[in-house]
Order: sequence, then structure tokens, then C-alpha cells
Amino acid sequence: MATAATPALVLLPEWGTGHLMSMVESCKRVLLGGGRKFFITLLVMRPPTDEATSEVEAHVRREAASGLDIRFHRLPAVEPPADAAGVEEFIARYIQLHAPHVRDAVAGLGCPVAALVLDIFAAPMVDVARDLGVPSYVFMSSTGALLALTLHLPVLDELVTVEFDEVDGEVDVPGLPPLPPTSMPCPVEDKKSPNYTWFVHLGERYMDATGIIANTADELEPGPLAAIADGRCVPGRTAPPVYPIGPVLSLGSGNTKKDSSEPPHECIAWLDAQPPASVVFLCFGSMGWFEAPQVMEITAALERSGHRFLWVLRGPPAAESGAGAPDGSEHPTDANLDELLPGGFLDRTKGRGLVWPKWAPQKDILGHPAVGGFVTHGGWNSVLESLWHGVPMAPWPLYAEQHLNAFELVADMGVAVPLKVDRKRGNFVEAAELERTVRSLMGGGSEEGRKAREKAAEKKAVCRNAVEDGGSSHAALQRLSEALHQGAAHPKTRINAE
Ligand SMILES: COc1cc(-c2[o+]c3cc(O)cc([O-])c3cc2O[C@@H]2O[C@H](CO)[C@H](O)[C@H](O)[C@H]2O)cc(OC)c1O
Ligand SMILES: O=c1ccn([C@@H]2O[C@H](COP(=O)(O)OP(=O)(O)O)[C@@H](O)[C@H]2O)c(=O)[nH]1
Repeated sequence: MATAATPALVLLPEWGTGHLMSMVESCKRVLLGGGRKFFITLLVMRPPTDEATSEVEAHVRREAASGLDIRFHRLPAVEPPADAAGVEEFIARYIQLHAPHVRDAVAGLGCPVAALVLDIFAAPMVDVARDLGVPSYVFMSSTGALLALTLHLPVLDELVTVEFDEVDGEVDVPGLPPLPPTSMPCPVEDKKSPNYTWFVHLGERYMDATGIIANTADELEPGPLAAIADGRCVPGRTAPPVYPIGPVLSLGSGNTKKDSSEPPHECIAWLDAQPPASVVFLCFGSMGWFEAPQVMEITAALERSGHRFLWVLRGPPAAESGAGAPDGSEHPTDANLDELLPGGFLDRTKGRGLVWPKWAPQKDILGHPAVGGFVTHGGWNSVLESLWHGVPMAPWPLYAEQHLNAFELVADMGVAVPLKVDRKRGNFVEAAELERTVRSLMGGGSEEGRKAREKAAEKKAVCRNAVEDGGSSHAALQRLSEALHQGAAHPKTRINAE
């Protein structure tokens, strides 16, 4: 039971499920496993789209019913910026417009505040925390590699005066193998864009946080995490301490752990009838979908590969609700398979393939013994779910930071086989390339496939050991909990301070 002296962890997540739920789940770990007593106050911004609003409301309802000490504080609505030129700029500016409301909410809590935990796009809100005398933590919902790159970006900005794709050779990011410019994250693709300027600014502001909580583990990303800790990302300055407490698998993605009396989800029932490690699973995150020509290539590849497959195929976003959403959250719709698939495909692959046109229970699928490989867009939550179950991957990056993730999975971690994606043609993949990759991933005798399977199996143990008692992420959670407890302060109210 919380008392008036129990400190609050105040969370400010971006509204997207991958950001919100991984922050909430991570902070619940602090609540449950950190050894100190806290409660959570979730600051809820009104998302900029109706679709995101109903998703957030569903998460709030679920968390409210969880029985944990989580409180909700709805921030007053603000007018979204009408002149934002890009997604990252829009998200960062929209969040920043909430600064006075965040300040009032934290100042008005009437209890000690252990920390204001900020989404990666909300890092400039470190100023609000500092003004109130409250510690601030950035929550990195993506990789340690993206964290290293973002911290290093202000340095790169000075060093590299041309666009990254004009660089002769590779880009040096501390802690990573030399990075091909084609693997840089989307927001830094065009230096003239305000998205780039925002990312450089975010990198600067991460340095002003009290600490950084990261959904990764020391053993998963030793290179980037050591580079940050050793001061190689921002020479001459000490980066805030990073607490890698992951993998934290985010809940609330519509997965179906039903009670045993209920029939399993159709995808799971289908997998139950397949041999172990025989099925390649294809799924492309909350925003991935393909145009008809790409669908044709995928069907040809799957047919020719001869492998069993479970393919989550979604349709284009509904024009009226998703397309052009200012926050980039263009959610796909349920696919019309008769329209999208070439005639006869389902008959020809009957028995060895299932095309699922809706949201799928991805975590349960990845945990099924019949799944032997995962063709994924490489979103970090998907990657962690795959590694948690030891499933090797073939990354097919589509948006955000996923090209960087794909590079790290193949070239650094070795848990994935490469897939040639034509970034200049909307991340197009030819049928022959996908067929080759699927064969390699699923055991076609290639050395790269064998290594990826072996490495992925190793990472399964790494992930599970990290969060166990005595593991590195468990230890980071204890350190974080202690730091939060030590730093808990009564916020100075602005009224008193001025
Ligand atoms: C990290 O850099 C970027 C992230 C995003 C981004 O934006 C976004 C907007 C929404 O309204 C809803 C979302 O769900 C969402 C998600 C998102 O990134 C995803 O974050 C995951 C981690 O939580 C994971 O890393 C995935 O790979 C990301 O796809 C967008 C963006 O540019 C468009 C970024 O540069
Ligand atoms: O059909 C789907 C598609 C996605 N997901 C879940 O949605 C999240 C996607 O997050 P990720 O970071 O991989 O990518 P994003 O969608 O944010 O780009 C993961 O937890 C997936 O398990 C799912 O359960 N079913």
C-alpha cells in the first residue's frame, strides 16, 4: 500500500503502442522487482489520431484493471503543430507543446517524485524535471545501437558535412562495426529535413538526463553499451548512466494466452499440426504492409522455396483514418486476400502455408515449436520477442530505425541472415532474393543460416539469464531502483520557485 511518502515514477510515453507499452512494462519491473517501493503515474497525452486514441484508451483500461498501483493523469489537449514537415519533427514538437501541463502535473502530485521517465521523443522535457528539482530518465524503447548513434549524432553532424549517402565508405558509430550509409535510420537520411535537426537535438538532450533506461541487455549489445559507458560516443563528456534492464517484452499487443478450456487461436492451431522448426513466419509490425507488386514477389518466393509458412499479410491503411497520419502511424487494415493474392496461390500452397490477413498473436507464434525462422521488419520489440524464443531472423526493414536494426542483427549479433532490400525502391525485395534467404534461414545448408540459427539459440539463453536473479539486467534493475529511491525529491512548484 502506497503512503504519502511513497515516491512516484511519473511516465511520459509517446502514444504508439511500441513506445507506451514497453515503457509501462519496464517501469512495472521497477515496481515489482526493484526492491524499493514506488507507484506509477502515467501522464496520458491525447494522441493526434482517433485510431491511436482508442489504442491508448484500451491500454489505460487494461493497466487500470491490473491491480498494480498505477494512476492516470490526463494532460489537457494541445493543438497539434500544423506546419510540421516530417514525422519525427511532428512527434517531438507535439509532445513538447505539453511541457506546461507536464510541469503542472508533476508539481501538483503532492508526493516525492523518484523520476520523470521520458519517451525518446520527449527528451527536451529534461528541462521541466530540472526546473522542478526532479530526476529525469530517458526510456530507450529501441536498441543500444540507436542510443549510441543518437548520442554520437551531434559529433557526426560536425564531422560529416555531406549527406550520409554521399560518404565515401562507412560511417563510424562507436561500438558498432563500420556502418554502411544505407543502414542509417530514416530520420537522418536527409540532413536538410527538420527530422534530422530534431534527432541531433534529441541526442544533445539525452546528455542532460539523470539516466537512461534501455530495453536491452548488456550481453545482447556489449559493443554499443560499452562505447556509451566509456565516453566514446561524446568525447570529453560523460554520458548519463545507462540501465539495460531488458528484454522486457511488451504486453498489450492482442496476444492470446487464453485459459486452457478455450480453443487456440487459428494460427496456433495451424502451427500445432506442423513439424518442429519447419515454418517460416513472416510479419511486419504494427505499420507494415505491401503494394500488389511486392505481394507478387513474396508469393513467388514462398511457392518456390518449398518451405512451410505463416504469413501475416495486411492491406493498405484506410484512407480516411490512417493514410498521412501526422505521427506516421499508418496502421494497415485487414487484407482482402482474394484481391491481393494471385489466383491459385492459396490452392497451390494448401497444407503448407497459412496467410493470415489480420493482427496475429506474434509472441505466441514465435514461442511455438513449429516456427523455425522469422522474416521481420526488425522493429525492436519484434526482435526481442524472436530472440527470447531463440528464433533466427531475416530482417526486412521498412521504416523508422529498422535499417540500423537489420545491420546490427546480421553484422554484429549474427542472429539473422541478410536480405537485400532496395531502399531506393521503397524497400523492394525481389522474389529470387527472398527465396534464397528463406532457404538459408530455414536450413538449406548455407553456412550463414547455420550460424544465425546457432547464434539465435545462444541469445535465447542470454535473454533469459539476463533477467533472472543474478543476471545483468536484474542487477541493472536493482541499481536503477536504488538510484531512483536515492533521488526521490519533492518537486519544487514553479509558483514557489519564482
Ligand atoms: C525510433 O525512431 C523512430 C520511431 C518511430 C515510431 O513512431 C511511432 C509513431 C506512432 O504514432 C506509433 C508508433 O507505434 C510508433 C513507433 C515508432 O517506432 C517504433 O518503435 C519501436 C520501439 O518502441 C521499434 O523500435 C520499432 O522499430 C519502431 O518502428 C518512427 C520513426 O520515424 C518514422 C522513428 O525514426
Ligand atoms: O500482427 C501483429 C503485428 C505486430 N504485433 C506486435 O506488435 C509489436 C510491434 O512492435 P515493434 O517494435 O516490433 O515494431 P513497430 O510496430 O513499433 O514498428 C510487437 O510486440 C509484435 O509482437 C503483433 O502482436 N501482431
